[in-house]
Amino acid sequence: MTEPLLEVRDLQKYYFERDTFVDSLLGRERRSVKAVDGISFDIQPGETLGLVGESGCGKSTTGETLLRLREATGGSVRFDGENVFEMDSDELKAFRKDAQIVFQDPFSSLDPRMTIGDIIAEPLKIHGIPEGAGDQSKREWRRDKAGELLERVGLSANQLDRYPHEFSGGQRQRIGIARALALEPDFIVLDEPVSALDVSVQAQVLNLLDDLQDDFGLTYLFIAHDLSVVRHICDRVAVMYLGNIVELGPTDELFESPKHPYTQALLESVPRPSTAEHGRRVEALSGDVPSPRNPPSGCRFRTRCPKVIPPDDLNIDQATYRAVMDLRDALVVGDVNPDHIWDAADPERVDEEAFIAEARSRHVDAELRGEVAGVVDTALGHLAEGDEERARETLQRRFESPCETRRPAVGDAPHPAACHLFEGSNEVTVIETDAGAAIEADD
Ligand SMILES: Nc1ncnc2c1ncn2[C@@H]1O[C@H](COP(=O)(O)OP(=O)(O)OP(=O)(O)O)[C@@H](O)[C@H]1O
Repeated sequence: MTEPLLEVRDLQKYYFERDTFVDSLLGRERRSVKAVDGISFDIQPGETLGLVGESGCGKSTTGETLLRLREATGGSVRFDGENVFEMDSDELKAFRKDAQIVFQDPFSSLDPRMTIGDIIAEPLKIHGIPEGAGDQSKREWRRDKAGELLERVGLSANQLDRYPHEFSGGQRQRIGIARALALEPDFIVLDEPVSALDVSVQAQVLNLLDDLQDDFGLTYLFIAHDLSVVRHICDRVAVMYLGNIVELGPTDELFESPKHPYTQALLESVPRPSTAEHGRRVEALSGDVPSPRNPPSGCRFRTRCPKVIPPDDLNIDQATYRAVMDLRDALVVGDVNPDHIWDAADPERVDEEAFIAEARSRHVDAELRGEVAGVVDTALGHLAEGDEERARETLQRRFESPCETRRPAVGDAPHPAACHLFEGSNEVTVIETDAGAAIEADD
């Protein structure tokens, strides 16, 4: 196997939010947004790696941080064997020639006051290309080069003196691509390059990117939120969820036999070709993506996972366990309001059984029986008494999942999935033990 062009190891990017006045008065710690939290992958020369996931999972941050457009808070990136984060200014300048980015929005990424010719030639000017020759001939050389690039992306060299607003969305994206090609890079981060375009135009731009890759021997990181877009252009796909990579594999394999419950859910939400389901988005997952300010312990997907693993010694079916975990999560994030439950159940606030029945009907989407019903009712009893902490602890003690105490990461198999369901294989490595998950106190 050839050496990877890009090697990303444990890349981490936290954004630190500015302290408010009250925060500094109270000496509170700065809050961080864990946008990218320890991801690793390689990209081989000439390969296209897709990076997909829902909005906010950290895709753009990954692309921008590995290009050093943002400063990483941890990890390393090697490009052609060189550590990008340790490059001095000359090395960084050379890297900035070799590695480019195309942004999603062709409407805001081009300076409206510049002509297309100047936009495409600008990177050449910044890098002092061509060397030697007088100013006049340099300008002419750059203009010729911009014209050639414009032709290469399917526009015409006699459009060089026009302005961005004179072009359609698809044409502007072609201009953005021409600009990225000006310095003859080896690697391009394509950050949702077709998401803002009409479906009919998307295919044309994707075909162009494919052709350019063949002609110039380019390597791509292709960022998208929609799996269907990456299917035809990517060799391998990495799926991201809340700052982590949850699965990484060859494109066809990932589409035909997705391993991670999150990938499976994402694939189910891709519109199907059959008439009945055409255009329908299957809502495969309950709940919203948690905040990267305070991500769940252990596996970050566990708060929405339809396959979250119950404790070994608990006899419970999967749907009921998910329903109980949803109640737990709702209690943790403060989504259960005892006052509202009392108001509906018994405004006098004495009938605890009525409270429990009302709480169950609002917050537990399953029929509960036996031990499970007993523990849930005990917890809801604590809630009725105003002791939310004890309610949470009661549920945690009996229902704690292995998914919440240890964090999985993709292993070194050819198609790894970061899921405890694959423990014992090289698909997954457990990278962290979250302390403090166990509860000491007796109920
Ligand atoms: N400058 C910033 N300061 C603070 N938080 C940020 C900043 N930029 C991004 N974030 C947060 O980091 C997380 C990851 O954002 P990012 O844009 O990388 O995700 P994404 O997957 O590319 O989403 P999208 O497709 O919506 O762009 C989000 O929660 C976002 O709100």
